[in-house]
Amino acid sequence: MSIVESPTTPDAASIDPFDLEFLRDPLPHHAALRDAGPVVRLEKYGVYAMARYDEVHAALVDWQSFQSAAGVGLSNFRHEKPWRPPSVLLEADPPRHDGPRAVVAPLLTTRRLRDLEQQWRADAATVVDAVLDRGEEFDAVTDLAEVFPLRVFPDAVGIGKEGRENLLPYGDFAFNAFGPPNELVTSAAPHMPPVTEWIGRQCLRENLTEDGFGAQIWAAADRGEISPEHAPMIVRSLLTAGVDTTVTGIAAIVHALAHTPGAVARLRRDRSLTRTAFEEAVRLTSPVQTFFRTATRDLQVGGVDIADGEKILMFLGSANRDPRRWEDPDTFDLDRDPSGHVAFGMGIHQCVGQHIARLEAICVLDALLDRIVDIEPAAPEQRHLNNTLVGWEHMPVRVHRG
Ligand code: HEM
Ligand SMILES: O=C(O)c1ccc(-n2ccnc2)cc1
Repeated sequence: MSIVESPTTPDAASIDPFDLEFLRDPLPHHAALRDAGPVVRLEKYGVYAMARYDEVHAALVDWQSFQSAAGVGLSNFRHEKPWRPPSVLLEADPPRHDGPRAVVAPLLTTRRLRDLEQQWRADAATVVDAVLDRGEEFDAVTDLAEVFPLRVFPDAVGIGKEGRENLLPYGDFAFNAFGPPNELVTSAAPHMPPVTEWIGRQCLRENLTEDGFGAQIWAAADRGEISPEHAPMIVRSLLTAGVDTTVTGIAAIVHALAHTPGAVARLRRDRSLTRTAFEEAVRLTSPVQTFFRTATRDLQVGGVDIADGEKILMFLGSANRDPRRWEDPDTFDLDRDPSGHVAFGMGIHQCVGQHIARLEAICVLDALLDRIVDIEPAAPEQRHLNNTLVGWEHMPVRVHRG
């Protein structure tokens, strides 16, 4: 008698996490990977998958055994040439990682961002007013989530006004490039040279305003805290990560409110919950779904042998919905304590931009809560497909102004 695989529980070893069908609806595949064991070898790419919270968390905090310097994408820098010079933050381990991290982290703390908060709250009010002036139905992605980050972040970095339409496509390509050269990469690659060239130019000292994050990174080079050739690379990191991720962060909180009856009313009654609401939203919809690590020695995880040099794919989004760690994991719950989620990673590489992402989302959220009493889906949403990020192309919503 042949064993009939039900379509929703494919054999985990044959799962392709970069197949478009997987990317369109990853949840059943995450469950299959979690249930198959603490570590699963994915045959198609010859890499190891970790989809449970405990193993992902353990790998994130053990940079000595699970390195980033061989690349945090599928490509293994031990054998392959990176498509661009490796990031001195994301794709570096200590000690090479230490200087850049010590320069960037202090620039992006909640205290340093207080100078920006008043302006960002005013910008959020302007953007939300403009959207609501056009009526009670709008697209939460194209009218809001994509508009606000592009309005505030490039100015905060200090880049020029021209060509900012390159930022989303560049970030989208960079996040696709962490995966295999599938059609998401090959369809965009021919258009990238002028975009990559524009990004490179924005990182040069002469093209940065004197009051932005970019200038502060160059000033650190002047002080000898980082080498001059690393300054533009660090600015490039901020430009790469700074927009596409926060677009999903904002869309994720709007999505959670639209699909959770009573959430808007609860937050209007208790604004102290807005930070929890953002953390719970990115736990539920982790904008960055996966990153790789490379084993630095022969390891054994959950009884599975992983040889030195092997690639390990950490499923952050899956870990954040692991029922072994989270009660009722698929529910947006404002009474949950979401701390410990791995949407921003954990350990020495934990996201330095998380306070920016959080502040952007809370500014937009508060502007909405000041103006609406409820929100609901207005039409089916459309997913945005990317090898690393989740997000939406469109999210039609209807609001009630009270
Ligand atoms: C919702 C938005 C965001 C999410 C979900 C996110 C997620 C992450 C994750 C998971 C990591 C860890 C990577 C690893 O362990 O390999 C990370 C690192 C990083 N993030 Fe973000 N990020 C977001 C926004 C941002 C923004 C806005 C910036 C820049 C302003 C940024 C800059 C960075 C940098 C430079 C690193 C590398 C840190 C290091 O290696 O020491 N991120 N982010
Ligand atoms: O240096 C780079 O290329 C680079 C650095 C950081 C990210 N990132 C991802 C999530 N938050 C930040 C992406 C790319």
